[in-house]
Amino acid sequence: MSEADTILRVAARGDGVAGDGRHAAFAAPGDVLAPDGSVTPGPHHQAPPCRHFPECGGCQLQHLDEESWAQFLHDRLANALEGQGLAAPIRPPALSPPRTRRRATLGAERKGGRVLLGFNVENSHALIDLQECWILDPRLFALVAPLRRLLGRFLKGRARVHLTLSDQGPDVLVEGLAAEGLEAAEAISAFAEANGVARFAVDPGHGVEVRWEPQPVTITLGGVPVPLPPASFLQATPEGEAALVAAAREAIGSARLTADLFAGLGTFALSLPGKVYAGEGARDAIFALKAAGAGRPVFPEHRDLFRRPLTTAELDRFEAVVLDPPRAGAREQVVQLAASRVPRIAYISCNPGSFARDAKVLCEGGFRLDWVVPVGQFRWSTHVELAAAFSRPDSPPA
Ligand SMILES: C[S@@+](CC[C@H](N)C(=O)[O-])C[C@H]1O[C@@H](n2cnc3c(N)ncnc32)[C@H](O)[C@@H]1O
Repeated sequence: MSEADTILRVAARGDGVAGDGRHAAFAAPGDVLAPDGSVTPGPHHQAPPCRHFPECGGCQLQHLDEESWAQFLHDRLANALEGQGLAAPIRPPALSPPRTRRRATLGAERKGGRVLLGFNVENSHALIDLQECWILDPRLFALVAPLRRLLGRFLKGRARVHLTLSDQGPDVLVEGLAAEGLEAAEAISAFAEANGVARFAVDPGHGVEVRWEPQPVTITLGGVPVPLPPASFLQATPEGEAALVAAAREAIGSARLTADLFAGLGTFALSLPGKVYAGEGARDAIFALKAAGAGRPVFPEHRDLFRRPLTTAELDRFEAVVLDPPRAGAREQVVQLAASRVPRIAYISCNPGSFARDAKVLCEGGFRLDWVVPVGQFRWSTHVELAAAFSRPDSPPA
């Protein structure tokens, strides 16, 4: 055994890379790769717990132990920064435990006499018929078998099933299901009642129709119950949300007036001290935040931040900015921020590549990247999230 045939790291797509550059699927750091391509497991190779691994597209890295998964998150972030010529202290990753995912989208399909319900097969449109799951919160997984039976009665073709854990229990939205008539209405009510479902909605293709919602459905953010529009964005796990909020709070320090950009339902806006402006492009999210934030120092605005980013003059009023854009990043907004006098920025990202590109623009504008923390909310997947702190070197300490 030599370094050349030992797996040293895990590449972005999840395969192990040996010292001599050869790639091997499902190999962990420390495994040994023989000339014929066979892999002898090393000390960081764990037995994947789930029967659906590796076919199921929900997880790519169940063969990694905790330490090598954390190293994977660290390396992805370090490589993205390095690619832009940046460096910063990278803190130990915040890892969400198994079975804590509180939102997921599954596929459903009628095949022969039965309905399949689960994640896509990796790199395929085919579906896993989910019999167990190590990432979903058990309260969501408990719906899978009864939902499969319900869909077996009414589904024609394919559907997408959005599951979210709300304050009142599971929230279900089925896109691509018509379920018209009295029989369907009764079946949905019976299913929802028997399984403690908080809301059941369908979208037959022309808009969301709520079929069951005995009490208004909410999600508590920063201690405030917020009306939850069907299939809204939420941080994927409560642990991930807590890690991101703690990082954002630390990064903005004692700011008394903060802008929360790409605010969603208010994950950050409702958890920050002082007054908070919240800018967000989704109309239903901003209405929900307006309703929830009434009487609080939160000022929501419906605004497309790609087309109409906050200008430098607008930004200069704030003592800090929290930024949490979609995967594409926030190029237009970051250009304005780089030219502003804002002293502190907390940047939350679900894409190390677009983050590093935006970070470079901020650093060229005079910001210092103080630290970064990877956040593993999508356990055992190749998806990497993070929070980062920027400050102007001449700004007072946080
Ligand atoms: C990663 S989510 C973050 C949401 C929120 N910060 C949270 O933690 O729950 C990104 C948010 O950006 C919003 N968004 C996407 N494109 C936008 C745009 N052009 N202008 C404003 N908001 C946008 C989405 O609706 C979504 O709420």
